Amino acid sequence: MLKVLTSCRFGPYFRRQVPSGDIVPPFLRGLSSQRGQNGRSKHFYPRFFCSDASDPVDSSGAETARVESAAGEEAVEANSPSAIVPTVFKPEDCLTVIALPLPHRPLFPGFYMPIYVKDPKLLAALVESRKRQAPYAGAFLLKDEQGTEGSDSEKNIHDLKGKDLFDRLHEVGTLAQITSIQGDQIVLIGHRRLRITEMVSEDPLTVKIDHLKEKPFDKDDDILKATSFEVISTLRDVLKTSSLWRDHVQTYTQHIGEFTYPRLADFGAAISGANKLQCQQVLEELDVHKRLKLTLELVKKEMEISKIQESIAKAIEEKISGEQRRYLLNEQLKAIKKARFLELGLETDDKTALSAKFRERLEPKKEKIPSHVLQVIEEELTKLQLLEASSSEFNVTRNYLDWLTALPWGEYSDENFVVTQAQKILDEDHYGLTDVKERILEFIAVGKLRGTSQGKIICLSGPPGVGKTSIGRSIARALNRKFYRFSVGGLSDVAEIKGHRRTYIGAMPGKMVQCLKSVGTANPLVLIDEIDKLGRGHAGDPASAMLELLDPEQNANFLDHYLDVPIDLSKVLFVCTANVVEMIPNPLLDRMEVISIAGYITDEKMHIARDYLEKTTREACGIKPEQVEVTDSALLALIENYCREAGVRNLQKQIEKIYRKIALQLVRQGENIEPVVAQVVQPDEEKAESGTVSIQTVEAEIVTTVSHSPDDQNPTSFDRSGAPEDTLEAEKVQESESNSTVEKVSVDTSNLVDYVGKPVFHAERIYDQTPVGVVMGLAWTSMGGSTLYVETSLVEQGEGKGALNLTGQLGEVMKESAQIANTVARAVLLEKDPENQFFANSKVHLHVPAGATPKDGPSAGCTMITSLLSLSMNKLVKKDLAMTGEVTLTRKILPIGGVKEKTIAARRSDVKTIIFPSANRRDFDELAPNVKEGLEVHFVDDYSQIYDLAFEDTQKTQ
Ligand SMILES: Nc1ncnc2c1ncn2[C@@H]1O[C@H](COP(=O)(O)OP(=O)(O)OP(=O)(O)O)[C@@H](O)[C@H]1O
Repeated sequence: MLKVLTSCRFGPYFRRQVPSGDIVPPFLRGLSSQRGQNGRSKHFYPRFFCSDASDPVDSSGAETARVESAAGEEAVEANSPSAIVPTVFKPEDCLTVIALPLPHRPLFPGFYMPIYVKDPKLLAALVESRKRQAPYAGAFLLKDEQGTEGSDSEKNIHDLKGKDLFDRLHEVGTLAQITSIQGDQIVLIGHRRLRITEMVSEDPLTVKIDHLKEKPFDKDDDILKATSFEVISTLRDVLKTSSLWRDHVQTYTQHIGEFTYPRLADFGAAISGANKLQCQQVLEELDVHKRLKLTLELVKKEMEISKIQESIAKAIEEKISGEQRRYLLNEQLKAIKKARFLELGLETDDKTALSAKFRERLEPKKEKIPSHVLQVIEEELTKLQLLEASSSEFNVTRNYLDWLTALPWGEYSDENFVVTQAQKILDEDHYGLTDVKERILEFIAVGKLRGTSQGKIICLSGPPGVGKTSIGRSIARALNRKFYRFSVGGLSDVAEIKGHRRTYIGAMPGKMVQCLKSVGTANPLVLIDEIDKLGRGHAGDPASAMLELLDPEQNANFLDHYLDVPIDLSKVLFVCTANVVEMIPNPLLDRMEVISIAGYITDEKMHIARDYLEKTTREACGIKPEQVEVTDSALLALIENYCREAGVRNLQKQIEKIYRKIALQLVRQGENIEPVVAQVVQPDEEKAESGTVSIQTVEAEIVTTVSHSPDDQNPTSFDRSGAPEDTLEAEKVQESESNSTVEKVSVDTSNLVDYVGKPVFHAERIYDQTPVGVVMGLAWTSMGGSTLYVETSLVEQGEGKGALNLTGQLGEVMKESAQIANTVARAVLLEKDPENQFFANSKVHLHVPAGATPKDGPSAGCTMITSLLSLSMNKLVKKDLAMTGEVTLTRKILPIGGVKEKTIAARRSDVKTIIFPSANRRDFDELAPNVKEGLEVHFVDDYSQIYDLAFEDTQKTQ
């Protein structure tokens, strides 16, 4: 028999023909076919197991029902439809049944339910009833005990008997067919609704029952239809999400009987997760519409739950998949990194390896590291373990640890306290510089007596190229300290000295920490170059930061911003260099021991050039001493005409120039001889054939050269007699080649121009004998001392035309000085020659060459007065005289600076007589004898003394 479902609600689903007795609701069909038939295990009973048993009362209203029985078999496979044998029975036959208590849920018609029966009497009665072919019982839900909702244990239920059990049973239950009994497990199939009317016997509990029928309903009622469709639709929705339901439905669709509204209501309620009382309510409801409504409520609720379940599942799935993805990516990254590291020949970079590396680095110096630093390191190591390796914080911590562990905590180089050895090293590197050397030797001596050396600040001041930087390096060598140099010229960022805070990206520690890391000892010699050119600073004051760094009182606990732990710099020897001491900030200067290096006189330069510069340059160019000769006269000419500045850097450059040219010359000579040498090694026969007088001459020359070779005197050369002939020949070629370059190159005054070009430096001395109105003064510059002329000339004369013009880029002080000189000169002239009205009637021009060089300072005062007087009196000043000194309006001579530089400059210009202020006598006396040599020096207090010295024995010019 085929039935056709006639509803358009689900479109194509409702026109499908399905076998009678197995009507599958359209919403379930797809699922059934998808799931297939195979998943069922023989002995598996789900809690609710749908049967295809239909209630004939519901479907046809007849008094007979189509039920299945096990036909006397002991154990019938409940899930095997073929095992069920239909039997026809009258309901009246079943008016008294054994009451079975159901603890958890009521049994709905059409559903299987396995239960356990522990009571042997009850079990025996059930087995007996099956044998009598009336395998039916009444299944009734057990009421909760008052106040103990849902807390009945299985044991309590089995203990219930007789009247007690009767009182606890819900009135409405289900007529249940016993399909199988296996041990104490009984499988029931629900059929129709029952109501208990009275108790018949107590043990086992047997009750009288009424069979219940649904109230009559109109199948075509729209509301009923709508409600049932809504139930179906909701079920469909739930089925989409809940896999639990799908299992129920799958089983149900295989055994489902005739589809009716009451069955739909029962199905929905049975498979919903509603609690037992709600299910019991559905069971008790005989009005089909009301029952459907109740079911709809339950399935709607179920749908809500299933939605929540879905979202929970989704969220958890996302979380898990996110975590898994991250885990996988991390693993991949690690694997890639590992491969890369292996490729680079490095160990793994994981945190443990990193920590181990730091600890390994730390181990040898652990004892020497201050405890507070160790504590910080330990804290950072712990932090490193906790941080994510890809985080920026991790990198900051790693770099920080790298610096902390790399510093030479308590590591000192063994200092040299042997004075003679130190002196030897200092002399080896530099000529002269006695002051500096003495100071270093004193420092060593103190260190030796104290047992430890102290950190000190020495400041070497002087013009460029006098060896300030190179003596610093030499001091480090003499003291056996590591050397580190950093220039602070133009430094304006305090962070360069004190480091950046670690919070900044790319933060670095300051120069001092970098120094300690790079030298690897805590007592290096640090040369701070160009300290007089320290910048002004835009963020903080670099001079103050330098103060903290250099001050021996503070630097034992120097705090670098990056390192953030104090470091001890008290053992560091600081050597600063400056060109102009006056430019060093006062608080810094105050803490320094200034040693000035004034510059070199010609004689000193000769020594430096001959013994140091020439030697190092020759070695640098790969020239042997016997290959070159630079005569004394050439060197002197070089110094006098090319390198007249205070230092020797330019001299060094010129010497390098000479030696480079010599090297080229030697190589060219060697290359020119080469083809000739090739002819010499030709086989004898060839030589005999082509032998000419000229070739023989060359051969003879080469043989002569070779015989002069030191190798020939070497007795081991006899041992080589047995060597193969071609080897000897090759060696001969090599020897000949090298010896061919041994020709000596000589540089003297005649060919000096070929090497260094025309003299670039013209003599400072413009006049052999200064003319009237011209006087030589002495000046000091940051490049050393120099001579300068003060020239005065008459512009025009006429009564009342007295005036003074000034030129030569004079500064304010110098201009004032010229005004003073004018006044003093007038007064002196009035005194010496009252008749002379020169100043009153003459317009005078005063000029200080060279015009391109800015000049300032008061020390040319006396020179200006003398120049003006010379012009006014038309008298020459003494030959080879130079003077310096500030003059007051009352003609007093005040002291000046740079005595040594000025003296050296005067000597360079072949000055014979110098006039210095009396106050500078002490400075002059301190000069080395070789600097003072050959000079007639006068010290004066008053201008009248200069007048006498300058104009004595001089003639008026015509
Ligand atoms: N007394 C000396 N003996 C040997 N060599 C010297 C002497 N003085 C200077 N020199 C050489 O002169 C060159 C220049 O010296 P250095 O660079 O130290 O000058 P500096 O005073 O530091 O100049 P700056 O002020 O410009 O830095 C170096 O090669 C150095 O060896």
